[in-house]
Amino acid sequence: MPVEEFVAGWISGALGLVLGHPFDTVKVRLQTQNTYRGIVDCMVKTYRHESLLGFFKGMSFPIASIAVVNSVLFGVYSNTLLVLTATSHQERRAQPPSYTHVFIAGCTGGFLQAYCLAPFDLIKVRLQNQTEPRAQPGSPPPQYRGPVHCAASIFQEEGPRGLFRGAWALTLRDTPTLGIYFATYEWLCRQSTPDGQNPSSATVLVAGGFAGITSWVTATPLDVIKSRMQMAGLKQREYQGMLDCMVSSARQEGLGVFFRGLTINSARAFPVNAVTFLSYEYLLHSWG
Ligand SMILES: C[N+](C)(C)CCCC[C@H](N)C(=O)O
Repeated sequence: MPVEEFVAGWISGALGLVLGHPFDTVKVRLQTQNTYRGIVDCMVKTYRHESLLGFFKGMSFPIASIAVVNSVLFGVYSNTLLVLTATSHQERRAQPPSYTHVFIAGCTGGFLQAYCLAPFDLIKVRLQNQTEPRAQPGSPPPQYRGPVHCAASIFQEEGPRGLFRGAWALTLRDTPTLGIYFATYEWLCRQSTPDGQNPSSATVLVAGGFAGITSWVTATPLDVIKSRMQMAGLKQREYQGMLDCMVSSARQEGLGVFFRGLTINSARAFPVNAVTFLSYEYLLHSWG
């Protein structure tokens, strides 16, 4: 099994992640807290209250976990295509796989990465939602002191299954939308590249960016539900399940709730995924 895809997936994912984390924090806060009037208000309040560091809360864990998550995504994607079409990454420009195969391989990668991602994503969301400024004398300490403490507290208070809160919503969010992700990327690359040639860097950037946006736009409704289920059991109310979470969120806040974070998700998705695909293609290309 070719391993380069796993390594390239890891490095490219990490680059994209750092770039996108500040957007991600604003998104998570808008989705789960009702104290902000919008993106700008959330950014201003976060900055005033917590300084620039506030935007980078909860980042260390995703950086560590992206090694697993993105390498599973890209590695499984590429190896599934290898099984389906008997072509390696290098041969795929000459013999392009069908969009159905690309979609199936993307869904497979998405499904498997969701399980690796679930506990890391939960911890990230819990830490991002701590709005207390960094330790100040006299102020009460935040509930979680850091990722390890957060994981240990969830384990103790909510049991091992607690670490997988929201995992179902996450799997449903990621399986089809990562199929869409790779299919959009392939389609856009092929639109502007002569047959059999490698896409130019500019094409890869634009195709990666739009693949990210398309995938996030379709993923946003379940992203909101996922984040809410992950926060449940803490300050927020408990939900009976995913359906209950959907119905009660829609009843209380209207259908618009399913699009919370859409603008910021899209703004984040372009640079993150442009950089992810560019570095992925570049690394695989330079390794021959
Ligand atoms: C499937 N879903 C839309 C959720 C994610 C797709 C893009 C993944 C990328 N690492 C990013 O963070 O943007």
